[in-house]
Amino acid sequence: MNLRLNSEYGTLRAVLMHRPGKEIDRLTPYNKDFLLFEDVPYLEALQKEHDFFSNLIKESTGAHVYQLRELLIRVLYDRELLFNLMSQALAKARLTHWAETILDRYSTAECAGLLTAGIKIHELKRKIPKLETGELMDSAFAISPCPNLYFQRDPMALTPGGIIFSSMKMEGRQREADLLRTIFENHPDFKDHITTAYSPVGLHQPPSIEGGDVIVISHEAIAIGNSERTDAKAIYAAAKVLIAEGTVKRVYEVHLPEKRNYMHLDTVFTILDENLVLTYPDALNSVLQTSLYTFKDEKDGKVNIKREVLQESLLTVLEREIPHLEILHTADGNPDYSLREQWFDGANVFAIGPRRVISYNRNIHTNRALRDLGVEVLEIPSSELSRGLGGPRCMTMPLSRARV
Ligand SMILES: NC(=[NH2+])NCCC[C@H](N)C(=O)O
Repeated sequence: MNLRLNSEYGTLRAVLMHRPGKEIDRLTPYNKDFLLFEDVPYLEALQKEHDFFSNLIKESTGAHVYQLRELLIRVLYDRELLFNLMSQALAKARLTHWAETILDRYSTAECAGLLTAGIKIHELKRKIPKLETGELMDSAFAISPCPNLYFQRDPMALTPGGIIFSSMKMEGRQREADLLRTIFENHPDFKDHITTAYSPVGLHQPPSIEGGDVIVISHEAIAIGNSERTDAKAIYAAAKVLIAEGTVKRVYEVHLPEKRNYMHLDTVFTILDENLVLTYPDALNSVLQTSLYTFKDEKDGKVNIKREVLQESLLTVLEREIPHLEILHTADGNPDYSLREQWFDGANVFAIGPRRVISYNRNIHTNRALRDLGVEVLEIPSSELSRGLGGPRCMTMPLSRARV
């Protein structure tokens, strides 16, 4: 498997997902905003919806669906990796000195659970009664939970030039990126097949970049949202390494308004075929400004890139990049319905092949407009999944697609 992707819609062959688990039950009305949820989901129903989604992917494409938990347990058998991740996870609560004791008392699979669902002081004390907890409150987290882990799109991004490992803006999500990087750099199925295009490792206070902001436009062009979650500095750094690598020739920086329902570029548009884009009405025309990074020169073995601020809308840019571009607006452009459906990620469908998409069932007007255009729409239930404010594209990390 060559871990590069040259389209958003080539027939899916392998994808990574995470079946939500106990980390969801950690959400309360008090911590949900900090943990980036709109509400407190009902785990059992959420899992059923997620299972429906992953089964539908398997049945409709025959693609291999990797489960994060299984990959994680496999790499955690390496005690050093486990120790490092556990120490990092305990660092926020200043409890890194507990890492060794925890590794001695919990199995590898249990440790994977701790790293994803977090653990509270009183839960640790039940298992390790001798733990010196001093003044710590029983109800405090020794390790915080990762409820956004089922949004597998964000902790990294595959591009035609290799992988961008994310550095997450929100503190509550950084461990997700650490887990994914550890898996892809160490799991026997992947470690020899990755080209790292951009990695924040070793950088002091790295600028943030999240996978939901990265969209492959063509074999040689990608767009990255300059958004609530992704900083200009990270886009510049990623553009530089990608352009130096040579496959990607153009990196578009797309400025998004810092609003919750525009949090990533993929909340605004997705690409469904070689010439079909689904977007929130007018977003491509009015809201977005773009800059373009390209190769400038090479001096002393170092590639320099140049940045131009484009005087044209993203629509014009896409029209140039995608011949015969067809644009479909969510809810067919109806202002009230598209506003409602944008809130539930109407533009964020997951393409499993050219003009074949998986979409939330609740976005009825968008689904109808897609079908009217001849797109095959497979629907998934969404009452609980949507409470995390992410859609089908956000929940998937495609690892292999047929080349287009
Ligand atoms: N690629 C995306 N649009 N991801 C959506 C992520 C939603 C998640 N609750 C967050 O706020 O971070």
